[in-house]
Amino acid sequence: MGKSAAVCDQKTEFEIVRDWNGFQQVLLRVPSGASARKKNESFFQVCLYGGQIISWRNERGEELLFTSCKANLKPPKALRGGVSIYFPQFGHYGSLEQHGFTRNKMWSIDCDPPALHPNDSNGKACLDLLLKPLDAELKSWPHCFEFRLRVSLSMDGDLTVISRVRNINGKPFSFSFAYHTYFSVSDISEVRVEGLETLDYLDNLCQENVLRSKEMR
Ligand SMILES: O=P(O)(O)OC[C@H]1O[C@@H](O)[C@H](O)[C@@H](O)[C@@H]1O
Repeated sequence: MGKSAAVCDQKTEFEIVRDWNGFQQVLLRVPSGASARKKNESFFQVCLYGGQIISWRNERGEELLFTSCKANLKPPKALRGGVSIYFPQFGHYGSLEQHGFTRNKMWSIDCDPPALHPNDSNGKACLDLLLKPLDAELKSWPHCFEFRLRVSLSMDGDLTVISRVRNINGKPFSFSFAYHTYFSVSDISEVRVEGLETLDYLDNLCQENVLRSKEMR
């Protein structure tokens, strides 16, 4: 089914498909490179359940995200794979279930999102999603918010994710959020994470789970 979304600087065509559970997924394709030949295209696929990005392919057809073939979406459990959106809590650092609740909610397509700075959008095809809590959900986390998620893809196949959280009633609240990304890698022994050397961190594998500083390493 071809639909068009309100997008950054042009109309972008996207398709809505359903997985075997009947959950809607949005597929957005972008012709790549200057020639924009049809056979060269990158795309991403987002499941409206959880607002989860479950596939991101470059113009060579390579999948950049990992989802195990053993992973099944069985709500209320979230699917392990792709990019999960965690909000309003990361991990167990709060009173809610691990990683908060947004990964277990149905998001909607936002056809009229508030504008972003042009630098964040120009030349990209975008999909805007929106999550608003239902009244019943406010019992577990009594804060009025709107969460907007923009997923965009450039002609070079670069994926950008932007989150915007709006406080609806002006009463202050605090939150944390995360993009929990499962990358597809061909050889895990070759993977390095750089640029974190000077930061303090929490080690989830450590029983005490205390803040560790670089002096402790
Ligand atoms: O297992 P969940 O709740 O889907 O969370 C995903 C992962 O979240 C990470 O933060 C934890 O370190 C992992 O142990 C966990 O598997």
